[in-house]
Amino acid sequence: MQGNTATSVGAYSNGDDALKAITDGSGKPGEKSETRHDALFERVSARLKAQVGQDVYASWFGRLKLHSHSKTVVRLSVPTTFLKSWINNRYLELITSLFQQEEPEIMKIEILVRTATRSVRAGIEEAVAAVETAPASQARRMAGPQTVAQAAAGLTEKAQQRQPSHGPLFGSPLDARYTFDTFVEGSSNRVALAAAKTIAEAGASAVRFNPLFIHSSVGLGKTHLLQAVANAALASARSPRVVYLTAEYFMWRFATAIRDNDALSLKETLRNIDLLVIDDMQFLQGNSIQNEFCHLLNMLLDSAKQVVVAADRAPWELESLDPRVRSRLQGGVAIEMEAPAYEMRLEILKRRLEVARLEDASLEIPAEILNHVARSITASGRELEGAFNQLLFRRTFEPNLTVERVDELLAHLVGAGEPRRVRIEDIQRVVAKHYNVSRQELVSSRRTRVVVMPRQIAMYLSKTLTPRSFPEIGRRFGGRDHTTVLHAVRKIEDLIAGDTKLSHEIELLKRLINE
Ligand SMILES: Nc1ncnc2c1ncn2[C@@H]1O[C@H](COP(=O)(O)OP(=O)(O)OP(=O)(O)O)[C@@H](O)[C@H]1O
Repeated sequence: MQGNTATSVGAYSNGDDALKAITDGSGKPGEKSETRHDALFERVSARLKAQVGQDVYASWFGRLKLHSHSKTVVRLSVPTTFLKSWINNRYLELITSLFQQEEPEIMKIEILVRTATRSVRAGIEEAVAAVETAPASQARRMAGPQTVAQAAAGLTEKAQQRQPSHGPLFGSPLDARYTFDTFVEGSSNRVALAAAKTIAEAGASAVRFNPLFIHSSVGLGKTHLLQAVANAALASARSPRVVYLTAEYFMWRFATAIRDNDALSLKETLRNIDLLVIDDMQFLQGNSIQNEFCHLLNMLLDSAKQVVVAADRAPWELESLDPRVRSRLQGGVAIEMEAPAYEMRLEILKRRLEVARLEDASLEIPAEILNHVARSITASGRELEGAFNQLLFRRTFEPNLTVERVDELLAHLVGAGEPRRVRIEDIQRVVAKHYNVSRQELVSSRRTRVVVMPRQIAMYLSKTLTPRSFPEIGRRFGGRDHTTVLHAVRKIEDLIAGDTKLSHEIELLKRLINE
């Protein structure tokens, strides 16, 4: 953290701030208070470094400067909006308490963004720092599970291709690698990809489906696709105003705005956007926040602005959501993405290899190994990336990896997306045998008592023992509607609660299925 005397006002956009910086503290301009404030800043910096550790400190606070200091308010500055929100989000409390330990009159710490032009290099350094120090889930959001060098390479390449003059208005950071070009198409995501491209190219006025709701189980590319929509829309000639947010960021942003009496200006900003992209919708919580979200959604949809949402389940399954929000989300089109087939998995691995070769042209992974990984890692894009990174890493020490060795190395990833590795077919087979009906009858349209109950039990077990969604289960049971599955699951849950015999029978079936 470098000290910045209050006299270097040229970097600040706000003249009042600069003036205050000179005349702060005792109310008199002069070297004395500057030196005292610099010394205070240095002491707090040292304590912060001791608390968070050298690495985290260098990543997040290396470019933090003292901006100004009044009796009760200390203003610090950073070069980018992203750094500001990151520090505000995660470290503001800590920094405030460190300042207060030094000077108890201090009430508030504010983080400002310096107006200096942001270099591409700064963006890369920041992304790299973020990947190195962020917790796994956050780092994934920003750079995916690629190596840090790859993340930087991706950004450099992108920056060379185009240096957008504008980004999203505000919100969670966009990963420049998440584009339509890097998104591998397959039968499991074709419809979702086509819808996403149409929106990015045409905008809301030309599109009939609004909101677009993409859902899938974890790691199947929702974030990648949503960010590709935002990145492509931003690069388009229409120059729409785009906001990409995770639901968690939305909650945090609104909560801070309400706390700072700034909700009106936040709403004003959101009112003027053309495209709202919201990820991880399942995490939206809290009555007042949902209320705000509902207003925003209504306002955007009613004025024909496009909204794109992703979640780990369909809109009708988002039971924690306010019914008004749920109903508005159901008013558009919901598209599910499924697990990638073998060809698609292989293509994802090949693309990863191409990117890695940009860094190291001598890199070779034999086709036999890639095919084998694509065959064994069936769960999701995320596990595939994890597997690929393992291969890259191991290659350095073990240049001649065999298929057997790869199996050992990746054992923890095989079947990782489906922890119980139970298939719906297995459930149908076991339930059919137990109740002495055929599997065909279970998936048929027959509605006789003898088959209805076993079918409902099989649906219930499919929901509880596999990560499959209601519509997916419905499709596996003779193309039934998701509401039929929902009804079956609720009915069996109710019955189990009051019927010990049935509850034991279901436990027995679970054991048989897991055998
Ligand atoms: N079709 C695809 N083409 C290329 N990469 C993909 C594809 N699907 C997934 N991936 C990669 O797999 C990783 C996980 O994808 P992503 O984070 O988008 O999944 P997600 O569905 O948002 O997961 P979660 O539900 O956990 O948020 C990403 O690095 C992404 O680039």
